[in-house]
Amino acid sequence: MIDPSMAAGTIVFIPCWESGHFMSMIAAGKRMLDAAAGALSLTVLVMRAPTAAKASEVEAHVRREAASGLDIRFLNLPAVEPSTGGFVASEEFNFRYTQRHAPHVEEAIAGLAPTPVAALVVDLFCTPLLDVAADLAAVPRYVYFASTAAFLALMLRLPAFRDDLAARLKGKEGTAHVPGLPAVPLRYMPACLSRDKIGNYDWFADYGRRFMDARGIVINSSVELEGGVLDAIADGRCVPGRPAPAVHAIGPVIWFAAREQQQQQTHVCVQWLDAQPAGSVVFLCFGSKGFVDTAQVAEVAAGLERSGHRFLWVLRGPPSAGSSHPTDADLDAMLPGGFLERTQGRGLVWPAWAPQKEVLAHPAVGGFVSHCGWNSALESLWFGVPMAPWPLYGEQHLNAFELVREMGVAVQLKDMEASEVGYFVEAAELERAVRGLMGGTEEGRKAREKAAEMKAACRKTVEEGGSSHAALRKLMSEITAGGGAPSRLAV
Ligand SMILES: O=c1ccn([C@@H]2O[C@H](COP(=O)(O)OP(=O)(O)O[C@H]3O[C@H](CO)[C@@H](O)[C@H](O)[C@H]3O)[C@@H](O)[C@H]2O)c(=O)[nH]1
Repeated sequence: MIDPSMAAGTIVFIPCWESGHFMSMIAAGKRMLDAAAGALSLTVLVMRAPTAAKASEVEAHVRREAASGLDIRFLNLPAVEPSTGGFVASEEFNFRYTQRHAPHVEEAIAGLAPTPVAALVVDLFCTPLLDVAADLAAVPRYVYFASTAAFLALMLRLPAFRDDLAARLKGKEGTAHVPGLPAVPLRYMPACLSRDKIGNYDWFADYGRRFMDARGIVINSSVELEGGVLDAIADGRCVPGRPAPAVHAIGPVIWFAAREQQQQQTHVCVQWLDAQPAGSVVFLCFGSKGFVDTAQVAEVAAGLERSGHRFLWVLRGPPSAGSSHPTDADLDAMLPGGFLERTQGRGLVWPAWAPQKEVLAHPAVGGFVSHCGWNSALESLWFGVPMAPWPLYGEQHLNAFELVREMGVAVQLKDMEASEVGYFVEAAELERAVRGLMGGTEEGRKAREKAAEMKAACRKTVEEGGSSHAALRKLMSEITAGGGAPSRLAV
């Protein structure tokens, strides 16, 4: 292990406290460290999450990483008060809460001396911290974007697009234009923009505006995954009249904690999979926050039972007070009577956090019903597993559109364009999708082929000679060259 103080400089990361963002950013940091080959270290400034549940999740991630022996220094920032008298899951809350960390970030950065800061990289939701440390004006600043290029294109375009999109989404009919994609039916627009929350547009538009202030945007995507959209961003089609932002597509980056991975090989879920035939199991998991209510659980149970397929279902309980994160499920209370007995031997319902990557890597898994968080989608493609998208919140509907319509690696779970009942999935819909996904339809077989192709492409792109590998090299030489053009911020 290299002593961080011996490296020529350090890259300072400021991740957001949401697991899907935090883990993705650390994975990107590891990749950057690797490419720097000892020339740079990584310092992660850890904000205390606004709720106890989220804070303990972040602590667990940090503990795992700190034990991994990599050249990463984690510095905990002092806690700040929630700005509006308590945690409120809103963009406004996130923005103001993050902004209150600015003095602590400046202190932490000053404390790094004499180690020079080579670059500052902030999560997409931490842009209020992009312009800290005025005395480090020459330090290049980057945004790390843990989601798709399509969502980035939309956010970049949002300032100009706001009223139009807001008006259309109220009607919910028709299509929207995301640069680089074919017309997107409005029902596939991100849920974070579609619930008549007009205030949300302004916050998202503001984030989009701030991205333009950074020297570049590092994104967890690749030319192979989203070439058309990346071209559209590079052509300046998102923010006409201004120089196009520099986008470094270095993905897929996937978070593997070395020690954790070894432990997970003996996890109950993995042991159960060991006893199942190759490609026979459908896996259902809904990310770090996904949770469905009892009525929906009953439909899923019935759909799985009727499909006749083997399944591994990660079922979580409702979030505890003050948290948006699910708790461990009480299976007897949540599942329909007799379900576990009737499906014994061909199904496993797991009530807690599961080792998702090890599950997706397992040869027994043949399909993934996913909420389409971008990390989950990338992990699925990394292991060549076709998907059936069940988007729940955030930008996941737009991700589902790309996975089904653009990449062809997923089968439609629900006809969202025709849906009038929100995203409630009936047993028959799940049964049909699972049968198709597991190879029972032409659509499912094609998705399987495409997922296998994408697996090869994802691996190739991060190797020597691949486009993501080249993008990472370019980014790192920009950072190590130092003293180059700073961000466009006038700090
Ligand atoms: O039981 C579980 C559940 C999740 N995971 C892991 O947790 C991560 C979840 O990430 P993701 O699939 O991206 O879902 P979210 O946690 O919901 O991620 C948030 O962040 C993503 C990246 O910006 C967005 O795409 C999502 O919409 C947003 O909800 C993945 O690495 C999973 O492997 C597990 O290991 N076990």
